[in-house]
Amino acid sequence: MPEAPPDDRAALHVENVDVTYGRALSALRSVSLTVPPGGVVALLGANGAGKTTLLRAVSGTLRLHRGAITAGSIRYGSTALDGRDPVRAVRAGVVQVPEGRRVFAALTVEENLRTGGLGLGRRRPAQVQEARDRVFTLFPRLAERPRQAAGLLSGGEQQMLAIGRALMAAPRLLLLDEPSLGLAPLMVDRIAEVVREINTQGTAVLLVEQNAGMALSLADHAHVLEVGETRLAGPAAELARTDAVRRLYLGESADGQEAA
Ligand SMILES: Nc1ncnc2c1ncn2[C@@H]1O[C@H](COP(=O)(O)OP(=O)(O)OP(=O)(O)O)[C@@H](O)[C@H]1O
Repeated sequence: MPEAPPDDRAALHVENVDVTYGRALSALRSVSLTVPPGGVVALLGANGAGKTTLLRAVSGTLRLHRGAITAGSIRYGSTALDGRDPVRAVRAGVVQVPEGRRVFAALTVEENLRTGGLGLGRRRPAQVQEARDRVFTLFPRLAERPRQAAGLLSGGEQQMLAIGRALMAAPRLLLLDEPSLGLAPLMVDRIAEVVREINTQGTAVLLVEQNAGMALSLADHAHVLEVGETRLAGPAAELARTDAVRRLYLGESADGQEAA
């Protein structure tokens, strides 16, 4: 039976999910969240809170890291996601951009992009061309250097390429892990603009970010994880006004000033 095409109105539902690494290390406990179709949801939290783990559970890459979902469920539209099958997630329209801009350094920009649709099976050349045109329109800096080795790109350009490669799979839901990490402020602004543009074009986004200011400015809803559990959740604009988020994640002191 041919597979159903990805559903444009699908929502991601993570319900009471527990994740364990190896035999004992509990990384998430009873975490729930929803990303509505076309929505942007931010996931904040300190190092080790479990943000990347949640993205891995959704994208099906958890097993590659010796992790497993031990309770709860994840659904994207009508597709059940079990943390163990990245191809199933990609075919349903869910694609992750991993932390650390993992591009293939020895391959060119164009070759890296070509790896982006793998897992989707055979696609019409016109579909691939359309996806590539979209990436090059979004990232003119990549369009200017299609034959440059990815390892010679700047950090910001590599992040663009990592996002571009994910877009080659025409995702309905993009999972972004720390896209601003290690980038200069101007580049962070550019990445934020791009995320907004991708979302405006209809792709939902689940965004993990240490840069809480950026994440909250982009997101409709946000969740704060603390040591594997949800500490706060709600509309992004409301969370940005809470004392805890202002102090711990936006770098403000108790009197509302920016901390030195
Ligand atoms: N492959 C793994 N094997 C064992 N433990 C792991 C593995 N990956 C992550 N962990 C542990 O799971 C917990 C959650 O890690 P995770 O990377 O999800 O956090 P994070 O919020 O994304 O942190 P960061 O902001 O530092 O990336 C941590 O205690 C981490 O040490």
